[in-house]
Amino acid sequence: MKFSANLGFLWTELPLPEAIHAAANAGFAAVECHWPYATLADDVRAALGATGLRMLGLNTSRGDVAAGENGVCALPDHVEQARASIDQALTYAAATGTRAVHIMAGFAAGPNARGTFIENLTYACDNAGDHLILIEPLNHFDAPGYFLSTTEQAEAIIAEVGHPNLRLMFDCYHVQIMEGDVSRRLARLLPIIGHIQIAGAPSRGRPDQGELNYSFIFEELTRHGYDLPLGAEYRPEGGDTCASLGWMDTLWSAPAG
Ligand SMILES: O=C(O)C(=O)[C@@H](O)CO
Ligand SMILES: [Mg+2]
Repeated sequence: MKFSANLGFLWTELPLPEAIHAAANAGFAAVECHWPYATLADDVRAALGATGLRMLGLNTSRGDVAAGENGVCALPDHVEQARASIDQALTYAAATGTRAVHIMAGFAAGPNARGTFIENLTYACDNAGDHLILIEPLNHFDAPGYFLSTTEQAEAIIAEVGHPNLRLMFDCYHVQIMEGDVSRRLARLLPIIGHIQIAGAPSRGRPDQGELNYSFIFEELTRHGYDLPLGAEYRPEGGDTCASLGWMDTLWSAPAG
């Protein structure tokens, strides 16, 4: 199993290029981030080039954070901002060789929100080139009122958009909280999954703590032939990422031979 360091949660005390170097030194196979826009894409590309790591994903902007926005792409009265956030994310992804862009839906509900999200996702896919477009259900406790909260809802939207670039970001932590049955759900949804993330549940601490048995999940994923890096998107205790990394050895030892 390979892992991707989510630099939205790991090494957050470091500037993004330095965090990329820290992830490489710690043995991660890739990195991913949340909102890299305050950092010059050239600086991120240089750090990726120097370390040989790929950036697997970044998010469209949250919008007006002070006003409590968490993405705008399902907000019927924000279509212009949504398209601008998609353009910004795709431009940054192109400049840094980032694999996927996660389209943040925002706080919204109802048929108009769904229709707006589908139109914006279609726009994103039509302009994505080689990049994957991801959507991610978030749990009701961390993101109450967020438009997308279950894999069932995401699966229906992916089918309706019907574009090969559009995939599910399966965050085991959110799925465990909202729906459970994680390993069976993972296996069934693998054909539409574009990225998998991990964290302990329900705390969002390190993956070797809490109610999810990741050793088992890793074995299952390996059995299904899944070999892409899993995104380590957890909050290290006390903010000390290096001290939190023991799980990388204890949860997974590569099969012999
Ligand atoms: O919160 C998560 O889980 C994520 O993966 C973020 O990208 C969304 O904010
Ligand atoms: Mg996630």
